[in-house]
Amino acid sequence: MVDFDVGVILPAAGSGERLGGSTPKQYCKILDKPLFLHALESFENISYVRHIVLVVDDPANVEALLQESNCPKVLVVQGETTRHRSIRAGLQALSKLDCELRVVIVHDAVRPIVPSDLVEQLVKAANENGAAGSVCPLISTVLSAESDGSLQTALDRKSHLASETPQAFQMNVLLSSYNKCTEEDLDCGTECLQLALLYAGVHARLIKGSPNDLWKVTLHRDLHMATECLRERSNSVCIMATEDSEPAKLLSESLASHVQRVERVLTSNEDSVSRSSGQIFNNIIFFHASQIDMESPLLNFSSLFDLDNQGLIIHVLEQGNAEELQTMNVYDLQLSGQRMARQYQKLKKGVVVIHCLDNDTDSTNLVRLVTSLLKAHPFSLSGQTLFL
Ligand SMILES: C[C@](O)(CO)[C@H](O)COP(=O)(O)O
Repeated sequence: MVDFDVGVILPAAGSGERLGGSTPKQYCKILDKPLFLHALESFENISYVRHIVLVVDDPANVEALLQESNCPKVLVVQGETTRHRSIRAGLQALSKLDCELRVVIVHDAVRPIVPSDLVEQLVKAANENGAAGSVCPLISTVLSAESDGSLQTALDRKSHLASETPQAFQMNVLLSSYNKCTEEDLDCGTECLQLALLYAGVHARLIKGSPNDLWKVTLHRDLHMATECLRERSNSVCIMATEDSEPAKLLSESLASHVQRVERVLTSNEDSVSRSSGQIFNNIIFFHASQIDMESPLLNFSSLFDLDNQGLIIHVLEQGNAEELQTMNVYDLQLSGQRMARQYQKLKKGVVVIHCLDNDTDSTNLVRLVTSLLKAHPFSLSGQTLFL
């Protein structure tokens, strides 16, 4: 437990040169939010975090972007020309606030995943030791080069680590490090832990994090990874099916490692949700043993919908009655799927209907299809009727 107040500095004033394009990476939209907002909201949700300083290039623009989000702890501050100068500006703003912050966290706003258990370990370690940083094993060996570009030497990969954020510092350690450091440090340095070592004599404790969580958006390809990872993490899935539905069982097992939460609600009657746990979900998958009335508004299930988050309603017709389907017009089927999609758009839900055309449909294909649908933008395939 952390029983003292903690401040957070989120540097977000960079120009994002390595990513390219005209929009600095912190403003790129990921799942309908500017990238910086994902990390910011995670810190907003940590109870012992009292204030968050977001250091940006254009405070008026960011204030406008923040208007519709619920971020009561945030203070937006003008950034400067380099990383260290911006962090120092954030620290000065934090130190002027009317409260005693024992520990300050520094976290890059372009690292959208903030593991709360690691943050707590870092805060405790910094409180005891003065500073703590998160680290990951090196993925590639690091070389140093001669001035002519030829190899000088290769570092031993086992004895070096990649520095990541979040990092945590006692407030007075970070303040005195920035007060004492040189103009050269402020212009060329990249590592706060090094300032704490050089100017406060603190050997930061290094805490290993997971490379799956600790990465920052630097290159264009990272934007795709951020979208995929954040969507997987935010997805919760309710699977409604009868007990004997093997594909539903298989799907729920395989989704467990891909989404934040999956629950199978057993139904004896498709109109009933009496066995639901009371949790809400942004995605709902209905397994139907026979034809469904696609015009029905599904209101019986509205208590399951998480209306704050976008998601999908997927109808799977498990043993689609092929003969019955053959007599139906595919065009009409498609139209009723589209009508249902329009109906649910206001609830932030896309709708996809999957017909498994015969009893031998390979369940693994269904699992693959549903897994890809859940990773896509919920409205990108909404209204589609698919046949497996
Ligand atoms: C971990 C870090 O290298 C500083 O310690 C940091 O992530 C650097 O980020 P930047 O992209 O170079 O600002």
